[in-house]
Amino acid sequence: MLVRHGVISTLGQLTSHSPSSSTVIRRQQFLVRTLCGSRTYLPKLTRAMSSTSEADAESVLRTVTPSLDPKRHKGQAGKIAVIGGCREYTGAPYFAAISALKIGADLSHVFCTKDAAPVIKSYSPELIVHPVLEESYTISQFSEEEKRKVQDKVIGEVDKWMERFDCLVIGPGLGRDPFLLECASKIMLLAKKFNVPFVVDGDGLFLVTNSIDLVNSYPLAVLTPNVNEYKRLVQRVLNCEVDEENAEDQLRSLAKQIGGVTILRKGKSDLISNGEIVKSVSIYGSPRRCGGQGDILSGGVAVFLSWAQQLKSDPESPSESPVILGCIAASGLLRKAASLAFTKHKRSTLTSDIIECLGESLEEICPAS
Ligand SMILES: NC(=O)C1=CN([C@@H]2O[C@H](COP(=O)(O)OP(=O)(O)OC[C@H]3O[C@@H](n4cnc5c(N)ncnc54)[C@H](O)[C@@H]3O)[C@@H](O)[C@H]2O)[C@@H](O)CC1
Ligand SMILES: Nc1ncnc2c1ncn2[C@@H]1O[C@H](COP(=O)(O)OP(=O)(O)OP(=O)(O)O)[C@@H](O)[C@H]1O
Ligand SMILES: [Mg+2]
Repeated sequence: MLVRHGVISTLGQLTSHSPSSSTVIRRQQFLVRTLCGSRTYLPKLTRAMSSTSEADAESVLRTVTPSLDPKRHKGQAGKIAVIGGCREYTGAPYFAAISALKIGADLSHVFCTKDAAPVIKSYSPELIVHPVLEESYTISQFSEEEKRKVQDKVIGEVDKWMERFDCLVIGPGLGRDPFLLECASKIMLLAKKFNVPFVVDGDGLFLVTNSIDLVNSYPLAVLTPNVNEYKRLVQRVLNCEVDEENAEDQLRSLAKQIGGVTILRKGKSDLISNGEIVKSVSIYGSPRRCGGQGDILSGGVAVFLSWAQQLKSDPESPSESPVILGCIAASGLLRKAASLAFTKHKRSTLTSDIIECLGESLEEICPAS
């Protein structure tokens, strides 16, 4: 039994199977639950979420965050992988991966280019960094056949690990190199094959906007567009401009049009929809718009989504899909941490300051003991 904040979870079957069989069962159950919703509900939470489109993010955070049970082993609180990091960007994948750890995941991997890897490793020894991705300039002399072999090698390196991950974050600091993006699209196909959820952010959204089939109808995909990324998605998929007057309806239509993927539209209020419901998270927040806050959010969604899927075996689990719960929790926590960092640092608040406030913010909402 796993005692949660306000929720008792039965995780017996997870520990009684071998890791691989339990992983397979967990993923299948998660997929079913995400597709169908749960039959039961947690009255307080459901009331909080259905009475208004503003989600009770603190209540969701308390529900999905697991307690620190001494019986649990390394890995059970989440294994996250970030696909991103190239010659240009090393900050974004670092922010996403370290945020996952600071929130409470056990392991955080980064799959990046060979150039980016030593830089990202030097930021933190906590991250497991795989220098496996290639950019076009490193293979410009290669024939088409040789390029295909390089691509197969890249995918093979990710494939070895895929089954172990609870969630991927694809795109922070990935860049827009065509060869890199092609590899990222193959990684998405691989994740779908293993029913591994993934969050698409940053340049991953650039890729998906131009190849919507990569995520279409995959219920375990979360898109986290910022203002520019959302505009491009709306133009490409709905063939119109962003309509602020009918923001919720338009978001619902967009998510529906992409086959029920979940979209977290970032902004003054974060809006979340899977094509059926729309929830907003408006609590806390900060007036500072320093780059990197979206990266924290993407790492956070990956962790909370992984935790929310563990609620599935709980007969009292919330009726909302784990994907929606993960988005609400991550948004609420990021906004609280940003607000706390701003009270301390004012105009000089940076993304690193917000990351430092993640633990304190979560602690205030659901204390570790
Ligand atoms: N410290 C870091 O390493 C950070 C890296 N970041 C990464 O930076 C990358 C870009 O993210 P942004 O949030 O800036 O993306 P945006 O799409 O919001 O903006 C990128 C900029 O490029 C322009 N642009 C738009 N379409 C373009 C196109 N087709 N080709 C080239 N440029 C275009 C936009 O006008 C904008 O000025 C992502 O990989 C993101 O993850 C950000 O997360 C911020 C922090
Ligand atoms: N106008 C705003 N007012 C208040 N909060 C905002 C506003 N815009 C964004 N946010 C908050 O900042 C978070 C990150 O959103 P942002 O638009 O900065 O993402 P991003 O551009 O992808 O960031 P990054 O620089 O990491 O790529 C959102 O989840 C939201 O909570
Ligand atoms: Mg971003």
